Amino acid sequence: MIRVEHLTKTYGQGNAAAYALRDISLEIAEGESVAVTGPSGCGKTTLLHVLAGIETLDEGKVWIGNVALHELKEQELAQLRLERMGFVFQAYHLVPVLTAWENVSLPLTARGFKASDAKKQAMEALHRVGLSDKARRYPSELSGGQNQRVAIARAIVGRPAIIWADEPTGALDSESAEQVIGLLDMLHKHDGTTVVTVTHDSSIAQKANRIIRMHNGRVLDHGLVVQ
Ligand SMILES: Nc1ncnc2c1ncn2[C@@H]1O[C@H](COP(=O)(O)OP(=O)(O)OP(=O)(O)O)[C@@H](O)[C@H]1O
Repeated sequence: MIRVEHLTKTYGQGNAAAYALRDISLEIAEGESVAVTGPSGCGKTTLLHVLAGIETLDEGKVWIGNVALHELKEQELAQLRLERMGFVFQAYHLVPVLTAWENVSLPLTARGFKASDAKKQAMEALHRVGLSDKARRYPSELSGGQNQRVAIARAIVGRPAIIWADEPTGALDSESAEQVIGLLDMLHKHDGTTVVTVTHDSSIAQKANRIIRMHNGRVLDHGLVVQ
């Protein structure tokens, strides 16, 4: 369960301070798939970053399960991200000098897994996204859609409880976007992973259990739960 109470976030200080998030309260159930939508600049990415502990909040409280995110130090946040969360961004963020296999292994080696175990699990994750045969390719040798599937493999290799996806299909053609949407949907339906996706893409939003609509730093609509 993700629980947010009266979350506020501003950028800048004094007269230059601008609200990115204003008094947001919401809940996301374990295993739920939620899409966050709204016009450009309304605070979607900021919300995702604060909930994932990438950015700090100014006021309010955020719990991930029974962990109070707002009380954690940077080091503890980093550990929480590594062990319980996976990330998929529009720009993939793969390491260019590492192969697909090595990129996917990274979250596990960072957690201290033996290299051989990390590589074995990375291979399984690549298999799940349909890229077993591309394991030794570098990002520059793969298409955008394939790179995004490598990024998804990296996000799921540590079996996270939550996947945060920020415009995961934003840079993809429609066929690759379909594959990525299908994979995120499978993680939610098959693995029971909580998936929170910031998106302008209505086909992603339609697949979610719930659509949270934002406007000007506020939640306009929490959406009806679709079973
Ligand atoms: N690092 C920053 N410094 C200052 N202002 C910022 C920063 N990041 C975001 N903002 C501002 O906060 C507000 C919310 O931005 P955010 O990126 O969360 O919106 P968004 O809904 O994700 O937009 P988009 O759909 O265009 O990605 C915007 O007004 C933006 O200009």
